[in-house]
Amino acid sequence: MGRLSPAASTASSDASSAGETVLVIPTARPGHKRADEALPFSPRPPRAAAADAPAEPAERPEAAPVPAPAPVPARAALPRLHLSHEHPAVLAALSGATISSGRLELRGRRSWVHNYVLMPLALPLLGVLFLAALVAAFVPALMVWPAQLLARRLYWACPFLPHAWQGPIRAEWGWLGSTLLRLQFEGAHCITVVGRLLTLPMRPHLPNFYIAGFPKCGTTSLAAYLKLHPDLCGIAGMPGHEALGKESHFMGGLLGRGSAATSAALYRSFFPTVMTRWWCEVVRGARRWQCFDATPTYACLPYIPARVKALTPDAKVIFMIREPTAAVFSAESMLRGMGVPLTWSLARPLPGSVVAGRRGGYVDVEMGPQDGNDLLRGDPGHDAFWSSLAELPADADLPAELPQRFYTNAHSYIKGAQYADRLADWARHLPPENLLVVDFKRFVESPEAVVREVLAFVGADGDRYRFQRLPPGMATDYKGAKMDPSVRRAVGARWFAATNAALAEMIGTDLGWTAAIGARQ
Ligand SMILES: Nc1ncnc2c1ncn2[C@@H]1O[C@H](COP(=O)(O)OS(=O)(=O)O)[C@@H](OP(=O)(O)O)[C@H]1O
Repeated sequence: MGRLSPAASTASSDASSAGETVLVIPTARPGHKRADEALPFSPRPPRAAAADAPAEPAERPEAAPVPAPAPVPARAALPRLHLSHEHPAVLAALSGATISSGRLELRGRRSWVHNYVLMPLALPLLGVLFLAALVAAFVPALMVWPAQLLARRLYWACPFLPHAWQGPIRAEWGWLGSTLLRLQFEGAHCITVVGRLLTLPMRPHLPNFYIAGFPKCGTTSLAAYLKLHPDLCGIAGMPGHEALGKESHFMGGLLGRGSAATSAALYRSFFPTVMTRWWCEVVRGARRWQCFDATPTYACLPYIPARVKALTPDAKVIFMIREPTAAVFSAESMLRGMGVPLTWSLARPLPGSVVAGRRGGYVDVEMGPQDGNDLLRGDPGHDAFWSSLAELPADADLPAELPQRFYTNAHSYIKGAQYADRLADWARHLPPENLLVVDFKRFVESPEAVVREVLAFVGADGDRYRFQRLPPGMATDYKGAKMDPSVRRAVGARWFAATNAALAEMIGTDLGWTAAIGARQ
C-alpha cells in the first residue's frame, strides 16, 4: 500500500490548471506492501485543490527512482480510499486511471462520453452479460434434454428419419454439417412440441376430418390445396418441414406409445389455437371453420379406424388412391433416398429373371440379389402381426416393434396398397357417407375439380374458394430408377389384382389399373 505522495500533489496541481484532478500514486513494488495502510483520497474541485496545496512543486518529478511515500496530513472528514498496489492494472482499468512511469494516476474528471455514456451504460451492460451467461448455461440444459427425449419418440414413431442423418445428409454435408442440421431439426421439433403443449389450454379442437392416406398418393398436395380455403386449417405443424407440417403421426405414437397415443387432450395440442381460429373467422372471413390431420399412414394401419372413431366419431375421412405398384415404388424410392436399407425392391428383377446386359435403377447401385423377404413369397409372420394390429383395442399400448416392422417390411407397403381391404377396415367403424375416395390420377389431371369435390364432401363453401395451382408436394427424386416391368406385373398379379377388382366394386368404377403398365400412374 502507499500513501498519496508528494508527486500526487504535483500532478494534481498540473492537472488542476487544465481543469482536472490527478492523483499520482506509486505502484506496488516488492517490499512496499503495507496492507494495513490506507490512502486518503481527496477529490477536490480543481481550482480549490490548487489553492489549498501550498508547497507543491511546479513540475512533476522524474518517474525513477520512486520516492518514498511521504505522510500526508490526516483529514478526518474526508473518505478514505483503500487501494491495493498488488493489482494496479486492475485498479487502473476499473477507475479509468493510467499507469505511467511506475505510478498510478487517478484522473478526477473524464470526458463526457465516459461520464454520461459509458458509465451509465456499464451497469445495464453487465446485467445483459449476466443474463446472457445464464441463458448460455441453462437453455442448453433445458433444451437439449427435452429435445433428445422428444427426438427419441419421434424416431421411434418414424424410424426411417435417423437414416437420413447418417446416410445422404452426412454424405452431402459432412459429419459436422449433418450433426448441426440434426441438432437444429431436433431443436425445432422440440420447440414445436413444447410450444404446442404450453398452449394446450388454447387448443380445444380435434380434427373435423382426416386425409388418412394412402401414402405417396398426393396427400401433401391435397392438404396444401385445402388450406387455401379460409375455413380450413391443417395441423399446427413443424414450420418449414413439408411432411411434419401436415401430418401429426399422433396415433402412430409420436408422443409415446402408451396413453399418450390415445389422449384426446394431447391430440388437441396438434391443432390450431383459438387465436388462429379467431384470425380465420374475423380476418379471413371463415364461416364454418374446420381443421384436419393429413397423416397418410393412418389409412394403412388396421388399428387406426377404431381410434379415429373413439376420438372423433363424426369425423370424415378422405383416402387418395393411386395404382398400387406405383405407390409402393414411390414409397420405396423415398425411403431408399433417405438411406433406409431395404431388403426388397421393385426396381430389381425377381430371382430367375433374365437381367443380362441390363443396367439401371438400383440394380447395380446398392442392391444385392433379391433375398429373404421375397416380394412374391409372402411373410406369414408379418401377416399374423398385421392381424393382431386389427384387434388392438382403441386404448391399448402400441406394440414396441410396430414402426420398425411397419416401415421396413415390403408386405406393409403391399398391405397398405390393398385398398379394398383397408377401406373395409374403415367401413367397419365409420358410416360410408363419412368416407371419400379420391383418384390420384384424376387429381393430377384436374386438381381444381377434385378439390371442389373434396370441399363439398367436408362441407366447406366452394364459392369462397379461390383455386390456384400449386407445385406437387413430396415429389420423389427417383435418381433415374425405374420399376422393373416384370416385377410390376408379377407383384400386381400376385397381390393387387383381387383387391383392385374389389375396389372397383366398392367405388363403382374400374380405374384400369390391372392393365396399366408404364411409368408413374
Ligand atoms: N400435383 C401433382 N402432380 C403430380 N404428382 C403429384 C402431385 N402432387 C403430389 N404428387 C405426387 O404424390 C406423391 C407424394 O404423395 P404424398 O404427398 O401422399 O406423399 S407422403 O405419403 O405424404 O409422403 C409424389 O409422387 P412421386 O414423385 O411419384 O413419389 C408426388 O410427386
